[in-house]
Amino acid sequence: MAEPIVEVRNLRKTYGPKVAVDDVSFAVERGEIFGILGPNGAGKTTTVETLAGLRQADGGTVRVRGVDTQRDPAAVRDVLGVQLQEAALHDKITVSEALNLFAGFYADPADPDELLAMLDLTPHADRRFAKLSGGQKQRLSIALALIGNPEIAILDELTTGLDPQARRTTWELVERVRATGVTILLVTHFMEEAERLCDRLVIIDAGNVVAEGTPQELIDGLEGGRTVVVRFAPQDVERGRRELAVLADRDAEVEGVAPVDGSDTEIAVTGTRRVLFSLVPALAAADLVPDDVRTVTRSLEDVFLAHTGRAYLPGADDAGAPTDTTLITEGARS
Ligand SMILES: Nc1ncnc2c1ncn2[C@@H]1O[C@H](COP(=O)(O)OP(=O)(O)OP(=O)(O)O)[C@@H](O)[C@H]1O
Repeated sequence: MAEPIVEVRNLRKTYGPKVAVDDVSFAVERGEIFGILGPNGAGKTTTVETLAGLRQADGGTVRVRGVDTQRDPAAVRDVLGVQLQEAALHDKITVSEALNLFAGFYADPADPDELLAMLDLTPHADRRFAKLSGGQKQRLSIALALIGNPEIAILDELTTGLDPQARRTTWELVERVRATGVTILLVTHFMEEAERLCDRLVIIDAGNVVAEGTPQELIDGLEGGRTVVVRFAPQDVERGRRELAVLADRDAEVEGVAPVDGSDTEIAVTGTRRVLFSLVPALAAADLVPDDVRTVTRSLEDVFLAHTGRAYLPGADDAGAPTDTTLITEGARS
């Protein structure tokens, strides 16, 4: 396999008594979108700032294209494009002025007009920073991270504070950037974002890597445990609940039965991988024909739960409503 473009080994970083990064290792291959996913305070920003040579590590090594960034941060300055978490630009500067200003810092910058076009900013080129929407500011911050023609772009909490539509647009742009050959290191606390965008990722919690792989590998690697949601016609719900409770008592494959939050007609049945084999014959024997039966799709949230024993609570500013899955699994487990 080719040498990884980024390699972090046993990274440790403390701030006084606070251990921000305890022991983090991962390797990023050229051309991939690699995610660093974890709740607020997990140590994600500290990890990428250290790998960019912006902070001094207390232990471990960080290499970008084989260069130790702690020893020689200047050597990777033109290789890395770092997107600032909050763009620190003057209110009056226009989009195009900002890009041209930053272009001047590099020996071989990207073409500002091409970047504007790629990030759908051309119509806003003459707009002042203060007048941009949240999504436009984020797109400008991506453009600024790319202006030096970097091989690797670090995008930190790119879509925090954006509405769902702007978030989806930004995801498409990230894919567009990757298609140009840039390797992307994506820092995020949004599970859905990581699942949708990342080729591979690490999940970080309290300064440690708890899981690593492709989103699908991590989900497929979850042991046992399935949740099936059964929806009954209103007149059958009571009898359905009784029959399923009886089933849970007598059948080892069925572990729990609980109403689904926010629904009068759905019941979540949790159990082993074989729970469906028990459920369907029991419904048939009671002549209860459900309106719908669906298996709950497992997600990275379940991976986090499996590895940490805690539900994933990304942070107070998480704009996304809880997913269907969250509601059902919580209902079924309570
Ligand atoms: N300069 C600092 N001095 C002291 N503690 C810090 C400093 N920067 C970060 N920390 C602490 O280190 C821990 C890790 O912070 P870090 O910002 O790396 O996490 P994060 O996963 O990026 O979270 P967030 O998304 O909230 O930025 C947190 O507990 C944070 O409060």
